Amino acid sequence: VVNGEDAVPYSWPWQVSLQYESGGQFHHTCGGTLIDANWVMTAGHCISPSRKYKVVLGEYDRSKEEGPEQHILVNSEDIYVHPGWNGNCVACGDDIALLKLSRSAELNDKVQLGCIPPPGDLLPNGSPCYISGWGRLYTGGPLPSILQQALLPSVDYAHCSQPDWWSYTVKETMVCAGGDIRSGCNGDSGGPLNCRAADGRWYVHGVTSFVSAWGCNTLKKPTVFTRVSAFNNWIEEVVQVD
Ligand SMILES: CC(C)C[C@H](NC(=O)C(F)(F)F)C(=O)N[N@@+](C)(CC(=O)Nc1ccc(C(C)C)cc1)Cc1ccccc1
Repeated sequence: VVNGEDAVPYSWPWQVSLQYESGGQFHHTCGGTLIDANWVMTAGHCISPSRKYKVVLGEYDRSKEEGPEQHILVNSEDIYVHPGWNGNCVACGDDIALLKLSRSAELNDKVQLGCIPPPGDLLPNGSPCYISGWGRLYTGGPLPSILQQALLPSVDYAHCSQPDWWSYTVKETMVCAGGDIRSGCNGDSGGPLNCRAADGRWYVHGVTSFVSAWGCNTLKKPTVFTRVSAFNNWIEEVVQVD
């Protein structure tokens, strides 16, 4: 997250750290959202077939074990990347995946479920949303230890698809947010875009997908998220049938 701030500890209790094993150690690669005691939602581009993954729930400072962390392995046969995802066509969308946990998460005040918006739900332009994650603090910069957040006002499709914004790259199955000096960055991928509804609840409207290759916080190139409310049926199908 570029130009964000330290999140209040455990204030995004559905935020997970998705980590893969390399050289006998696990490394943070993406964010994710706990949507069910057994399921984490992340981005399709976070998944590489040959890797071994675990999710860390109740994480805050990645540099130390503080107590509330739950480390849960994910079996490769329990990873469901959206069938439409194509790593050679990020602009095509469908950048979403579901991971079934090898054991149920233990829900408590620091580990909670994120709410999925109703099908087709669209954010009015300028809705106040927060991105959260352990992604780079600036383009090419370091990964923070402490969970970061930034207020990113949503940008509706009409604005986001303007020629000098994302033009044809952005699709209606995506959500844009930001576009000024604040943005997501590598390592925030797969994490949530948290937006507050009139009922006072936070809904996860987006899965962090991409930012400009010219720089994470490039003006008029807001962070682009997979629009969760375009995938309710697929999510239900995978979470039920498994
Ligand atoms: C792996 C890709 C598919 C998505 C990756 N996502 C992220 O970093 C995210 F923002 F989600 F945390 C990304 O944007 N990667 N970049 C490499 C940028 C990138 O790949 N962006 C991009 C933009 C558009 C498109 C398509 C839609 C034309 C593809 C990739 C990050 C970056 C940003 C600034 C400077 C250097 C690197």
